[in-house]
Amino acid sequence: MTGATIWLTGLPSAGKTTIARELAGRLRGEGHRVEVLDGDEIREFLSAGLGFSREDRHTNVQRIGFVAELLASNGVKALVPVIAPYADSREAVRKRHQAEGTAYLEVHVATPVEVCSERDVKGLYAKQAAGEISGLTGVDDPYEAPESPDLRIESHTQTVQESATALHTLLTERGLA
Ligand SMILES: Nc1ncnc2c1ncn2[C@@H]1O[C@H](COP(=O)(O)OS(=O)(=O)O)[C@@H](OP(=O)(O)O)[C@H]1O
Ligand SMILES: Nc1ncnc2c1ncn2[C@@H]1O[C@H](COP(=O)(O)OP(=O)(O)O)[C@@H](O)[C@H]1O
Repeated sequence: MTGATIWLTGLPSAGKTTIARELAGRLRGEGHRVEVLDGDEIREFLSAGLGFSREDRHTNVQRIGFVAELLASNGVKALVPVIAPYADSREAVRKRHQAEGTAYLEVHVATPVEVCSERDVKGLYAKQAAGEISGLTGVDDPYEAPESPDLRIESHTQTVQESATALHTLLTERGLA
């Protein structure tokens, strides 16, 4: 089976993990080999010790991109729900895939910050507002939105199932599902 990296970029609480897990379930049901490289898990193991400076986020994204490419080049659908706020970091990951001839799709989970901060799955927006943390992506830290992603998902206007279906349709169109 053809592997691919599907990178879901977007703000905290945008819906990246939820959509990735929904899609993973569907793909597994169809017989695909799938790995979800969850940002929080990666930061516990592969990127232990890294913080949220520009440099550390870049390093984190390059490490994840490296592992995703290895998986994808071995027939796995690597789903990556990781913020990846900087365009040049994402571009480097895309170029690495291109160089290796491995499929790479960029998906922007484009949920507005107002909706994300309302969802606030991990309480980070509240902590930032209370002055307990700073450097929160999309609030007081940069998020460079992709200019031409392979797909833009407006998660605030649709259900999780609809979002996952849109992504699954893209994979089918590209001959990947
Ligand atoms: N300051 C700050 N900014 C953004 N995110 C923060 C921050 N502090 C902790 N977190 C939590 O860490 C998760 C982001 O890690 P990532 O590895 O996805 O981010 S990055 O690409 O390296 O920027 C992210 O997970 P998601 O909410 O799933 O996106 C946050 O829960
Ligand atoms: N269409 C949608 N797609 C994804 N998540 C959605 C959608 N609509 C509502 N949600 C909710 O938004 C929240 C997103 O959280 P999560 O997936 O952890 O975000 P992220 O991984 O981007 O930080 C979940 O509680 C999810 O149920």
